[in-house]
This record gives sequence, structure tokens and C-alpha cells, in this order.
Amino acid sequence: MVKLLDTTLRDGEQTPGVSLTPDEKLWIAKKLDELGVDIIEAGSAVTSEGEKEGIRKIAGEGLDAEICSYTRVMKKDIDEAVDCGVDSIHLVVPVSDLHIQKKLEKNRSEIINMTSDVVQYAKDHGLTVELSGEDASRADISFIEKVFKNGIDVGADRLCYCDTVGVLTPEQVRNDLTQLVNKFDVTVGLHCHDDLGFAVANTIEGIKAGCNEVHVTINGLGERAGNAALEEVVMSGHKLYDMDFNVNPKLLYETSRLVSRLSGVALSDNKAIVGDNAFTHESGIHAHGVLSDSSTYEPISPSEVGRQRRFILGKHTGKASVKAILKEMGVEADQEQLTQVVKRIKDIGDRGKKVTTADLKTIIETVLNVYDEPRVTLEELTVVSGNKVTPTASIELLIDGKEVIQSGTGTGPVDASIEAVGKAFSELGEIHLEDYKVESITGGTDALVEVIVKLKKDGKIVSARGARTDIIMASVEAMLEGVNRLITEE
Ligand SMILES: CC(=O)SCCNC(=O)CCNC(=O)[C@H](O)C(C)(C)COP(=O)(O)OP(=O)(O)OC[C@H]1O[C@@H](n2cnc3c(N)ncnc32)[C@H](O)[C@@H]1OP(=O)(O)O
Ligand SMILES: CC(=O)C(=O)O
Repeated sequence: MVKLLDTTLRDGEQTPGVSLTPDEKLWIAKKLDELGVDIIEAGSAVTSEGEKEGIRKIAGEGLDAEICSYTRVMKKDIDEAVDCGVDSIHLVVPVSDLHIQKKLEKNRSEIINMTSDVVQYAKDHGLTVELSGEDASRADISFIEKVFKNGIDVGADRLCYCDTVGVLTPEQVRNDLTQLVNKFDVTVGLHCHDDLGFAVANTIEGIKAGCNEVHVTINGLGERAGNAALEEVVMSGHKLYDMDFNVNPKLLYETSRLVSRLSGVALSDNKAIVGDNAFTHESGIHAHGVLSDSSTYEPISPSEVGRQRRFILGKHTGKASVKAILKEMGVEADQEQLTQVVKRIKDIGDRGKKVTTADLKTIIETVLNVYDEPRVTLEELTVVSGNKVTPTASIELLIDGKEVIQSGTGTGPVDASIEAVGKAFSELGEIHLEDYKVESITGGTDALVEVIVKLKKDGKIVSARGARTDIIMASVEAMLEGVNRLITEE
């Protein structure tokens, strides 16, 4: 079993622009604990009062995971960590001459003495000590060994090798980590950054070299280009190398969504495991293959990581996926109609456009000569916003012919409108807005704005789009499109 030290709340929060409140940190920590990570690096206690409050809350929550704080080689940092009630510290010691001389303005023997002193101090305060070599990948390995040996002699419990600026190669991992693992009889960990795109590969190589603990973050958050992504290390380690971790993969997606939402860092669509497109198929040949046996074009099954497969339509669509989507919509088409629907979808794609659910409906209505009256339609929307009013929206919908009027307030006009629409939808049962994304299709202030929403009802999730030059109307249109799909398919 390889232990995971999750540093989403420390290195992950060092992602430029990311700042979590104490309650948000606690929320994420609880999720990480449920996911099954072994150690949560909850922050750097010395950073600020708010940071301390967050770490204190996490340490006081009684989670199964060990709770850890980052510290420099300074007694002051240890005092702050102790004050938060953590189980352990991640004591980071610069080991490259570059860091020792240029950053700390010290020499090697001063580093050895400082480290011994601070490790002893932390042990005297009852802390577990993970002693990390910062910038180890650019350091003299014999000096790293010296720092580690001295640290262990005075009580350090675990060791970690940090590729602080992401310049490690798998070859160097094999060389350095094998040497350290063979030399020391304690846990040796590895902390990798992704500056050159090697973080996950190096982390896996480290485990192969004998590391029994690795540092990871959800979604690969972290300084600059980030750290090794937990979800990628777990799934590639498990699938390709039979490695065992304590985490429950089925919770990977919801953990990723929570971290993305609270950190404000959106994921690229093509992000492995948790990106929007990781289990989405447009190309006809792929969709056809997946529909007969999903392993033809899916290396892992979406359900293994708590996700669902999705087919979307576009220029590359073929008959198989259209047939599957129509079936899901309760529409039956013969071969000729199917060919016609595919042709019209490709026509839209050829014009450089995305095919929306509204487009598909229009195509179906035309080709199959059927008209599916939407159960929910918009009658009226009024929005008030400005610098001296709380943004407020009132909405009138017709739901199965019945007039439903609701209002909502929010942080802005879109938020208020979504709030009002959501309240009106409560007539139809519990409907959750899982995701909301805006894309500007063209440039400029009069750009066509495309809003994509994901709605969930009774475990079923649909995506829908709205496209207008008015972002509020595009948002409401997407919400209505989504809800009509959800309830029609019901
Ligand atoms: C590779 C990593 O991820 S390291 C972790 C990075 N995390 C952070 O920086 C956490 C957030 N940081 C902060 O809030 C602030 O930087 C603080 C509170 C830690 C320190 O703030 P300040 O006292 O104003 O110092 P400042 O940020 O300007 O410089 C860092 C100081 O730490 C020293 N330092 C850096 N790393 C270490 C270390 N591992 N051990 C000992 N001292 C260190 C630097 O030499 C510098 O010392 P100086 O002020 O005497 O010159
Ligand atoms: C400790 C750490 O975050 C690093 O060296 O990258």
C-alpha cells in the first residue's frame, strides 16, 4: 500500500490567485478524508491568522487522516503548528547549494545544525516529523543523504525528496530514490512539480523505486504548473502498475469538482480522469466502438471514477451515436431518417458550429415530422441590477400549462436569474445545478455567448446549452433546455 500525502490545501493553495477560507479548507479536508488519503497537509500555520484557523479546525475535526502543517526550518513555525494541534509537520530544508547560498545565505554545515536543532524541537513538542529536502533534484545527493541521516539521528520519522522546480527525469528518480530507499530504513516520500509535464510519470517512477509515500494534489493544483495530480497517480498507478492506494476511486470526480469550485480553478476539458471530455465521445467511429464494447475506446470505465459516459454531436458524428441519443430521448428513427439527421448535424459542424440540444430538437422535428412540446417555457423575465440595488430577478414560467412565478436575488443578475429559475423548477422535484460554464463564441461586447449547464435530477445528469448575445437570456435558455430534457426523458 502506497501512502498519499495530499497537499491540495498547502501547495495546491499556493496556486497563484487561490485563497480558501477556513471553512472551505475544512470542507475540502473532510472530502479528502472520505476519499481515503492518508495524510492531509492542511496548510502552513505561519502564513496568517485565517490559515491557522483553518488548520486548527481541520486538526480538531477528528478525521482519520493524519493532519500536517508545512514549516520552514524555524522554531517559530513549529510553535505555530503546535498551536494548531496538528499531528505532524512537513519540515522543509533547502538542500541545493543554489537555495542554501542564494535564498538562505547560509552554508551546508549551518543547514545541518539548523535542521538538527529544529527536528529536536519539534520532537520535544510531540510532533511526527517528515523531513523534506527542498530542491533535492538539483542538489548533491551525498549532501541530501547527510541532511537526512542527521535528521533521523535526532528523531525525524519520515523523509521526502522534493523536485521543487519540476526538472526531474524518470531516470534521475530511479537513480536517486533507489539510493535513498536502500540507504534509509524509514518511509521515503517524493514530491513532484509539473513544470515540464513529468510530475505524474516521476511520481509513479518513484513508487516503482520503492517510495512508500507520495505527495499529490487534487486536479494537480500547486505552485506554477502544479503538482502531481492525485487522480492521475491513483488511476495510472492502479491500472498500469497494480499499485494499491487507500483512496476510493469512485469519489475522485466529486472531490475534483468540489476543489475546482472552491478554488476557482476551472479544469481544461481534456484533463485526464476529471476533465469534461475524459469520457465524452463525438467521433462516429469511436462512438460506434464504445457502444458495442466500451473498452474499444475507453481505457477505464467512467463509473470507476464516479462519472458517466457522454456522446455529443458534431461534424464527426456517425449514425451509431445519433441512434443512441435518439433512443435516450425516446425517439425512434428508421435508417433513412437517421441518415438525414446525421447529414444535418454534419452541415452545422461544417459551418464551424457546435450542435446544441436545441439544434438536435429542430432537426428531429423537421426530419421525423414530430414536435415535442416543451413542458417548461418562459413567459417573462425581469432583472434589476445596479450599484445601489441587490441584483433581483423575477420570472414567469409555464410548467405543463400552469403559470409559475418566482423571484430570486444573487451576487449579480445571472446569479439572481438562476436563483429564480431554480425556485420555479422546485415544482418539478429536486433539480440541482451541478455545473455552469460560459463561453464567448465570438469576440467583442456584442459577442454571442454560450452558456452550458449541467442539471441533475434523481441521479440523472443532462448538459444543455443556451446561446444568445445576452448572457442572462443564454443562462435561462440553457436552464430551460436542460430541465425540459430531464423531464421529457423521465
Ligand atoms: C517550495 C515551497 O512550496 S515552499 C512553501 C511556500 N509557502 C509559503 O511561502 C507560505 C506563505 N508564505 C508566507 O506567508 C510568508 O512568506 C511567511 C509568513 C512564511 C514569511 O514571511 P516574511 O517573514 O515576510 O518573509 P518572506 O516571505 O519575505 O521571505 C521568506 C523568508 O523565509 C526564509 N526561508 C525560506 N524557506 C526557508 C526554509 N525552508 N527554512 C528557513 N527559512 C526559510 C527566507 O530566507 C526568508 O527569510 P528572511 O525574511 O529572513 O530573508
Ligand atoms: C516543499 C515543496 O513544496 C517543494 O519543494 O516543492
